[in-house]
Amino acid sequence: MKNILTYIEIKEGAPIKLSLEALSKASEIAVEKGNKSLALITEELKDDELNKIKGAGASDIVLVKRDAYNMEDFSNIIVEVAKKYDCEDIFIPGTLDGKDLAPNVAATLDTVSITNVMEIKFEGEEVLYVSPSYGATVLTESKLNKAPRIITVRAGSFDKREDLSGAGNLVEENIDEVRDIKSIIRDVVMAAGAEINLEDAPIIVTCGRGASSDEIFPLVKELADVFDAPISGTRPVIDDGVLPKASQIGQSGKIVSPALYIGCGVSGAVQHISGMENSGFILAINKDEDAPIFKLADVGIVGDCKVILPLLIEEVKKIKENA
Ligand SMILES: Cc1cc2nc3c(=O)[nH]c(=O)nc-3n(C[C@H](O)[C@H](O)[C@H](O)COP(=O)(O)OP(=O)(O)OC[C@H]3O[C@@H](n4cnc5c(N)ncnc54)[C@H](O)[C@@H]3O)c2cc1C
Repeated sequence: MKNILTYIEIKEGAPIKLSLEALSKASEIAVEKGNKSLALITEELKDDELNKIKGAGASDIVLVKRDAYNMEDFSNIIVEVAKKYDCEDIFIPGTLDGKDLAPNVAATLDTVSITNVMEIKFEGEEVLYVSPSYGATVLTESKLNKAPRIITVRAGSFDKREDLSGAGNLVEENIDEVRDIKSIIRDVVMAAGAEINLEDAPIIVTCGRGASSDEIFPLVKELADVFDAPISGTRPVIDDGVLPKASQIGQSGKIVSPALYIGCGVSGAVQHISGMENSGFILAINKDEDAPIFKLADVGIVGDCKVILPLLIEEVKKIKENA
C-alpha cells in the first residue's frame, strides 16, 4: 500500500461523520504501513472542523476550492489529487454522492470500486474488503488485483477517531474545473423532508408499520421531540406516505449508526436490519414477543406502543428535567 486519500464530504461547513469514520480507518492503516493519510476537502473550513480532520489522523489536508458539487468535476479532482500525491487507495464515504463518485473515479482510472465496505483485512500483501450482500445475510470478501483501489465505506463500520493527531498540513491545489461535463446541475430542489440527516444523528426514533396509525404516530413523534431526534421509518411506512423517502432506513434506504436507535412497531426484517445493525444501543418496542428485532435489541419491551410510548415519554421528560 502507498498513501491513502480520503474524500471528505462536507455538509453545512462541517465534514460529515461518515467521512471522518472513513478517514480514521485510512489513517490507522497508513500509520501501520508507514504511509501518509491524506484528506481531500473542496471548501475552506473553520479551525474547529480542520481539527476534526487532524484528529482523524490526516497528515495532509488538500484543499481544492469549489462552489458546488458536480460529480464529473469532483471525480476529476479525486483522480488528480490521488495521482499527484501517489495514493494507491481512495476511500470515499458511502453516501449518495459517494456512491455516485466512486464508480466514475474507478472508470477514469480503469479499475473498479467496491461499495459498502465494512471491514478491511490484510493477507500478506493482499487487501481483502468485506461488504454485505443479499440484504446483509452474506458477507463477501473481495480483493482488487490492481491499484488504485477505490472503496466506499459503509456508515458505522469504523470508529470515528479524534485522537490520531495527524499533522494536518493544509495545502491548496488549483485544479481546472471540468467544463466538458455531460450533466449540469442547475438547481437542487429538495423534496419535503429530504434534508433529514439521519447519518449523523446520535439518536434516531424509528416508526414501523405497527406504530404508523393515526393513533400511535403522534406518540412516536412526541418521543422523537423529547429526545430532539429525527424520525425514521421502515419501508412500508414510507410507501404509505406517513414519512418521506429520505427517512427510510434499510437496504433500499439509508445506513445509519446512531448511539441510540429506538424501534417502535418494527418487526426487524433483514432489509431493515441491514441499515441499522451498527447502532450503539438498540431499544425495540413490539407487541409480538417473537418479533425478530428482539434478537438484535439490547433492550426489548414486549407491549403495545399505545401503552408503552406515553410511559417512556413521561420517564424521559422526568430524567431531562432532573438533569
Ligand atoms: C428488495 C427489498 C428492499 C427492501 N428495503 C427495505 C428497506 O430499505 N427498509 C425497510 O425497512 N424495509 C425494506 N424492505 C421491506 C422489508 O422486507 C419489510 O417488509 C419491512 O422492513 C417491514 O416493516 P415493518 O417492520 O414496519 O412492518 P411489519 O413487518 O409489518 O411489522 C410491524 C410490526 O409491528 C408490530 N406491531 C403491530 N402493532 C403494534 C403495536 N400497537 N405496538 C407494538 N408493536 C406493534 C407487529 O408485531 C410487527 O412486528 C425491503 C423489501 C424488499 C423486498
